[in-house]
Amino acid sequence: MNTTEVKIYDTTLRDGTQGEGISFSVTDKLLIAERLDAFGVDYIEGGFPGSNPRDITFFAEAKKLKLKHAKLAAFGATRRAGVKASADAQLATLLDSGMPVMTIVGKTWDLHVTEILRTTLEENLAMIEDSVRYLVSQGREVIYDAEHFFDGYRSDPDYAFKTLAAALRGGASNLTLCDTNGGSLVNDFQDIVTKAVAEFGGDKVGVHTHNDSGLGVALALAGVAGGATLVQGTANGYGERTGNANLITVLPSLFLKMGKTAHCAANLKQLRELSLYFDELANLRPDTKMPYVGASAFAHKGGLHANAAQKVKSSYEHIDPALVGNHTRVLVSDMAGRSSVAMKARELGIEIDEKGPEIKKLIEELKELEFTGYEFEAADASLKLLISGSLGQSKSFFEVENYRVIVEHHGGQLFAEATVKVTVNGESHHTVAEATGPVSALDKALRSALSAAYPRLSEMKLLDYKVRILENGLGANARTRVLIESADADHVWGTVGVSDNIIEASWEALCDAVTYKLTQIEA
Ligand SMILES: CC(=O)SCCNC(=O)CCNC(=O)[C@H](O)C(C)(C)COP(=O)(O)OP(=O)(O)OC[C@H]1O[C@@H](n2cnc3c(N)ncnc32)[C@H](O)[C@@H]1OP(=O)(O)O
Ligand SMILES: CC(=O)C(=O)O
Repeated sequence: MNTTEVKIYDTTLRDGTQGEGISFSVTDKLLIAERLDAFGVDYIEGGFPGSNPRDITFFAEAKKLKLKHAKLAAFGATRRAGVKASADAQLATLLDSGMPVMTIVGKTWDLHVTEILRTTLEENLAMIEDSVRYLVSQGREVIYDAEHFFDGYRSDPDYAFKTLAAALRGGASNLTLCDTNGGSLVNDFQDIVTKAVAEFGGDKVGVHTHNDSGLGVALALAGVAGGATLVQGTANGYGERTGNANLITVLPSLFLKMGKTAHCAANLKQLRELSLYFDELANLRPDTKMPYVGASAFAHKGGLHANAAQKVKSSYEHIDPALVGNHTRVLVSDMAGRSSVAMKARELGIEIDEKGPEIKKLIEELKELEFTGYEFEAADASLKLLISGSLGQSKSFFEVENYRVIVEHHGGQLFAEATVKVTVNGESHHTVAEATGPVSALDKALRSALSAAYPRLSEMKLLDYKVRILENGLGANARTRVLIESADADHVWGTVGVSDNIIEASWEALCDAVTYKLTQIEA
């Protein structure tokens, strides 16, 4: 292994699932293992077979996976005190997993040895060495996770090193120093890693960090700067308490900024997609602010930023977003200037002269709308309609004559009935539709009224509906902003409506959603 190469050890399927709200089925775990392998991580820790039947089943199924590069690791602890390693039930379960790599956690911190395990310091060293030696004798690669290494080192550095030496004597391929409680600060952490590297060799030292001080990623990088050559972490930082080092942030920092490389470095462009895939399986909303890959990671809102980024991209972007599969976005708001509006228009497929009179009028209109409660950041489709309208390029697909919606509570059930009358090409269409909620009833009635003229509207559906009450304190008279997300097979688009009345705000966002789809059909 050359000095710039780092091994990437993913523990999403074990430590990641120790995070609150994270649970993967066996099928999810198998899909994730295959995806991580395709991405190119070196180790995939699949679970704790001594813990639960799900992980045992996972390993039974995982044996059938045809992984291209990654080694699957099963996780467990050192033998119990006073029990021979060969007679320890939990080590037997680990071996039964049939995995080529066994990662075992052992105690470093004297406090944990005497107060938690309630054994002697000598017996703990024997537990570590015996357990590693036994698993190695069974033909497995053993990675030793030194639990609470940093707290242990601060309490008794000699003893902390003795635990690592015991694992090494047993035959461990790697000594991973764990900041189990996540409380370390960067300089002290790096200093301790550097000492361990000097004692045991960088090729033997790894780091496993947690985010309890908001430094999970920083500590992992400090570990590598201190000479460690294996990094443990999880996708999107899932994990116990505040999570583990987020590999989605660690990897680009290592490869693009620290001159390190790893097998997966060639696939860095898949990073955003990988992060979204994990959130999808974990059933979590992607964090738009996630460094490198989040939707906001390269989103420019300030007009001055957009102006500069247009001239020299790197002036407000720390890397080229394409390197991690992300892209630049321009957000248009009341902080926009000519450059942001022109860039945004271009992104939406509309050319506008940055120095011309139209843009001035458009910016004034935008700022006035934002002042009255509109927000276009999540409503690109409404923004596109607004820009084309302002440039005199919009087309009227239908005119609304009237609409009405009633909500009735009847026999313990709620019904909504909407009536919509529209004119298309001079012809009036009048429809009625029912649904459980008023917005859904209006949506059905509107699309049904337009269906004869525009049958392809059946391709679209409403995905999400969000309401925000503006001007806090005004109670029922406050203005309401509605954001609607719609989709067809190829696109997702957002529209916005604002009114003193929630139904009118919803209707406005609905009409924009339908009009946008019609413009796409015509394009
Ligand atoms: C830092 C980490 O993330 S380590 C991984 C933590 N992950 C988990 O705990 C999730 C999976 N855990 C489990 O399913 C269960 O806790 C099990 C199956 C591992 C153990 O369950 P139980 O046998 O019922 O024990 P319980 O969880 O109450 O307590 C842990 C026992 O393991 C012992 N133990 C803890 N760490 C170690 C170790 N490194 N080596 C040996 N024994 C250990 C403790 O001393 C305690 O035994 P004791 O009460 O006799 O002293
Ligand atoms: C092993 C592990 O997960 C830890 O010490 O945090």
